[in-house]
Formats: sequence, C-alpha cells, structure tokens
Amino acid sequence: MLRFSTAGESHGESLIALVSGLPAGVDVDQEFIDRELWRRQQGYGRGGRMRIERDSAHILSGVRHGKTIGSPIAMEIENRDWKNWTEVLPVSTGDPAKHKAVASPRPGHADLAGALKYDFPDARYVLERASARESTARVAAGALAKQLLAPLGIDIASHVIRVGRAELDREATWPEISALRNKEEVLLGCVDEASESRMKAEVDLALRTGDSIGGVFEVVIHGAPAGIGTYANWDERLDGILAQAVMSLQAVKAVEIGRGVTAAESLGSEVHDAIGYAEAQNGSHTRFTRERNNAGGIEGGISNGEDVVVRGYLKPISTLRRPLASVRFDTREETKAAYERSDVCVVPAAGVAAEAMVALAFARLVLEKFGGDSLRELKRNYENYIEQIRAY
Ligand SMILES: Cc1cc2nc3c(=O)[nH]c(=O)nc-3n(C[C@H](O)[C@H](O)[C@H](O)COP(=O)(O)O)c2cc1C
Ligand SMILES: C=C(O[C@@H]1CC(C(=O)O)=C[C@@H](OP(=O)(O)O)[C@H]1O)C(=O)O
Repeated sequence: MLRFSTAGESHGESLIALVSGLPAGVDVDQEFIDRELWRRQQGYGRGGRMRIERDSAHILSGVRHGKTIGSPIAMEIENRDWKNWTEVLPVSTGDPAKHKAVASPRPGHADLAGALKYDFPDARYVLERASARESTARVAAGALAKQLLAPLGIDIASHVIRVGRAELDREATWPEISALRNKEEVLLGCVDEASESRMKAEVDLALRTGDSIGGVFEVVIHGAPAGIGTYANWDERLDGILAQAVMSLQAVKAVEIGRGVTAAESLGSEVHDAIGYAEAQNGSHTRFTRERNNAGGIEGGISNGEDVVVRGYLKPISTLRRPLASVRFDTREETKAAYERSDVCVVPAAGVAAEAMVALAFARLVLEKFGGDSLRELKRNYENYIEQIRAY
C-alpha cells in the first residue's frame, strides 16, 4: 500500500517526507523533485519567507542509481530560516527568556484552537506545525507519485481560476494548463493573460490595504483510464478520496469535483455529459465520447476516462498586516492579532501542493487496482487492463 507521512515544523531544522509502498524500478529524477518544490514557492503575493528558502529534497533512503528499490523513501528538506530561530525555538531546554510568544491569536489561523487543545500559554508551537510550510514535504512526496504515474501516461497539473473577485473568464485546455509548468516566471498561474492581470490587481489591493486574499485552483489528472475508484464502499469512492486529499491542505475550505457547485442550481439536461461513440482518438483509452466534462471525469465514484477535475477553494490568508481584533493570551486584554510577516496570496502555491495530494491519492488507487512490486510488473498489469478497456 502506498503511504506517506511528513514531519517537521516551520522553523525547525528541516522537513521530512516518508513514502512507502512504491514499487521498485521507478525513475527518480532529483531535478524534477526540486523543480516541483520551486513551483510551490512561486506566485505573486508571497511573503518574505520565500526569499529565504530555496527548497531542495535530500534523498536519504529507498533510491539507488536513480531508481526506487521498493523500500521506504525518506527525504529531507532544509529550512534555511532555522538558523534564525535556534535560540528562540531550541530542541533542548534552552534559555526561556529567549522565547518569543505569539501573544494574541490570529482569527482564522490555528492559534487559539491549538493553544487550547495542547495547553500552551501562547501560539508559538501551534503555528510551527499548523503552518503550510509542511506542504513542502507533501510536494516532495507527490513528486515521487507523479514519477510513478508518468510511465503509465498519467499526468497531473494545476492552474488558478480565481483570485478574490477576479475569475478566469474562459475555458482552459489541457495543453495550456500543462504548459504552465514550463514557465520560468510564475505570476498567478493562470492560462489567460488578461484574467491574470485582473487577479494581480486583486492581490495589489490586498497588499495596499494590509489585507489578504483567497481564491480557487483547479487540478487536472490527464490520461487516466476509466475504472479507478469504486461505488462499492463509501470510503473507496474516487471523488471522496480526492476531496479529503485536497481538503487536508492548509486554508482549503471547499472542494469541487467538475462543475459540482453550479450543478446544484442547474437542470439535469444542462449538467450531465451526453454520451457518444466514435473511433478511438489519440491518447483516449475508450471509444465512448463526451462533448463536455461537467462531471469532472468521475461518475459513481469511478473515473470515467475523461480528465479528472478537482477544484480547491482557499479562504483568505489569516495573518493580516492590519490585524483583526483579538485578545492577549496572558492578560485577556483586548488587542490586535499577532503579526510578524505573512503571505498575502498563495493560490498558485496551493495548487501545486494539491497536485501532489491528488498524485499521491491517485497513485495509491492505481497501485491497489493493478499491483506489482516492480514498475515492470505494474506496467504489464496496467497495459493488460488498458487492452481490455480498448476492446470493450
Ligand atoms: C502555500 C500556503 C502558504 C500559506 N501561508 C500563510 C501565511 O503566510 N500566513 C498565514 O496566516 N496563513 C498562511 N497559510 C494558511 C494557513 O496555513 C492556514 O490558514 C492555517 O494553517 C489554518 O488552517 P485552516 O485555514 O485550514 O483552518 C498558507 C497556506 C498555504 C497553502
Ligand atoms: C514557509 C512557508 O509558508 C509559510 C506558511 C505560513 C502559515 O501560517 O501557513 C506562514 C508563513 O511563515 P513565516 O511566518 O515563517 O513566513 C509562510 O511563509 C512555505 O510555504 O514554505
């Protein structure tokens, strides 16, 4: 079974990703992993921290001569900012006088709920692990899942469809979405220049006014066959599994499959994707066709052979330069919420982290369905099934 977990705090020495259950023989390209980590660091509206970090995964185990060997893979990503925090946040007892309290909880962040739960006098330790710095380790793990899926012809990319009130005003195609990954400069990860400059104006307004902003990203799985996930049991449905994977990311407050949100206000004839039949097209595993994909490639909890489309809705960042009202942890006096520094907009970065989560969730289901202790065995099983689907 493909499993992964992460460890590490935002200003600790490093982050750890531990991935087990990958078959042997999968190519692991260090440059690809680091490029994914770079992509997660990009986007207009990020704070000062991204000028400090230069994320790179150091592979500690499970890979030899550039290929997986079937044993657990541990990766370490250094926090460059750690050296600025060694006295404030030492692992050993240290000097309590050096502790820098996060004295008043930030509405929207984990500060208050976390301090109450773990019985901390302030929120310093809470934000250390609640921080989305953790998503770095997920991206490193997700890069391995992507490298498992690539030889099966399954590819995953994301783009931004909303920042605040500014929305992408046309449909995006797969070639456009996938090409965004090759850009050397990322503004807001949107396929359309005019829409992107409206999105930038939304971020500028938040920056100017000491506010913050959220938005919507879309993750697309391209090239997947029909038949992944099942309606047979509630916890095996592909839509449910992807929703949990994406919702687990910091600041994601809603998940949509295909056009799930607007479907609720539309008629069935406008929503459901009529079925046709034609000769197999390039790259398509089935000869059943759809003119549109409002279902987002999933029906009955099963992939139906169309692109799988998952959207994540991000609330605005919680830390505000012009903070909301809060209360001091120590005296209970009214004050403003804590502010040190912060991102203002993270929609493209969250999209990259969501790609990783989607890749890990999908790779797990692919491995469960097709099995195999080596990539060769997996590919043989997979290609057999693709043949079956083609011949249906
Ligand atoms: C890539 C990324 C970067 C983030 N950066 C910040 C930040 O700089 N400041 C902040 O207050 N929240 C930031 N967040 C959001 C918080 O991590 C998140 O709101 C917090 O952990 C509380 O969790 P919740 O929003 O899921 O309830 C970021 C989220 C993501 C995905
Ligand atoms: C470090 C990252 O994001 C951080 C996520 C984050 C939060 O509260 O989630 C708060 C900020 O941390 P800091 O106060 O150290 O600047 C962000 O920079 C990252 O994305 O790699």
